[in-house]
Amino acid sequence: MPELDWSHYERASRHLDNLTKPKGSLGYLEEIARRYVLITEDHEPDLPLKKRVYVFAGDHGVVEEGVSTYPQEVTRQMIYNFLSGGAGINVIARQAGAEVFVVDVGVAGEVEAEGLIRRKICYGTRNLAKEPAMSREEAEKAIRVGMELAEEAAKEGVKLLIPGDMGIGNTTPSACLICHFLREAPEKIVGRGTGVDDEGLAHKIEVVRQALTLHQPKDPVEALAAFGGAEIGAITGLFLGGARHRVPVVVDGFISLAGFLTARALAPGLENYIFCGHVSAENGARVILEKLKLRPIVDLEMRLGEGTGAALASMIIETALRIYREMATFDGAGVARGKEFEQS
Ligand SMILES: Cc1cc2ncn([C@H]3O[C@H](COP(=O)(O)O)[C@@H](O)[C@H]3O)c2cc1C
Ligand SMILES: O=C(O)c1cccnc1
Repeated sequence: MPELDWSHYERASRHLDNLTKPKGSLGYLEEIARRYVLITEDHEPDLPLKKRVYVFAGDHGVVEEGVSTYPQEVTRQMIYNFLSGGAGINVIARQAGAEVFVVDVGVAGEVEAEGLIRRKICYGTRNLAKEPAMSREEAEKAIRVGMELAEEAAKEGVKLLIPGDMGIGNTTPSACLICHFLREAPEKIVGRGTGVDDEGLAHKIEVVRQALTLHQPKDPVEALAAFGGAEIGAITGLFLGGARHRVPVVVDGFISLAGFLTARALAPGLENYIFCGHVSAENGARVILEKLKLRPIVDLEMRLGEGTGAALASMIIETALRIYREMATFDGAGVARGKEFEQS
């Protein structure tokens, strides 16, 4: 990761204080603008921002344990839905003016569809309850897919990256990774995913508990390999690649958090290169954000994934930058400064 030069943050703060408003009165929007400038070192970002969503799709062997309420085919069916523009992420991305790219990193079986980016590293993972979901090599390849796409996006002028996920069963490996990296108990982290009932939730917690006992990964890549899956690995890589190229990545929900934690374990300090888009309603999400001291931009009880929460938050990030660029200064608009300027 390139080093952050905090003088850009301070310069951005001074600029924000000179805008025609009481100091700090735009609250967290001001921090978002400062953070964007710190990461990108761009004090005059072009608006609207070029924003891109990558929806990474993969399947999970652990579905044979009955951890999801939906059948595995839905992963593939949703790919067609993404490509024809009908999924939740397509609608929010249209509103946000973000492009949506769909990437097959690990869907079970071959998917033939126009517009689909084929970067397969496996055909579904193995069952994490019984064996490592992926080999170390597969895990590394998945990370590389995300890193390469982040680099490609940076070269094409993308200024904000949004990781999305599609993979029936993926809240289970996500919960495993989160418990592993944060040393939290499964009952605090495991949630209902697509909507398992009480009995299903108890079973899912048990599956995660057993997997955490079965696998004792020694490093972050081994953890990703043990629990899976391909789309989480690609999201991990997108965070790393975004940071490397100074393109902020917006954390989405529960699955995105698992990818973020994996990336952060590989690259300590990564939290300064990202935005936390929202807090998912999935059980453990709030616990994670509190532990990491990450403040979500929106909090709307969403629990869909696909990048939806992050895409929604991208509109607020963009608003913060428009304020930064377009609001008049006290001097420019001939507005008198208040007493608060005498004190500092
Ligand atoms: C129609 C549909 C669209 C989705 N879009 C995202 N997810 C989300 O739900 C799944 C994770 O939940 P679980 O672990 O319980 O299977 C993932 O595919 C995730 O992206 C969806 C799920 C469904 C059913
Ligand atoms: O928070 C998420 O991203 C999420 C939660 C439940 C199911 N799918 C996704």
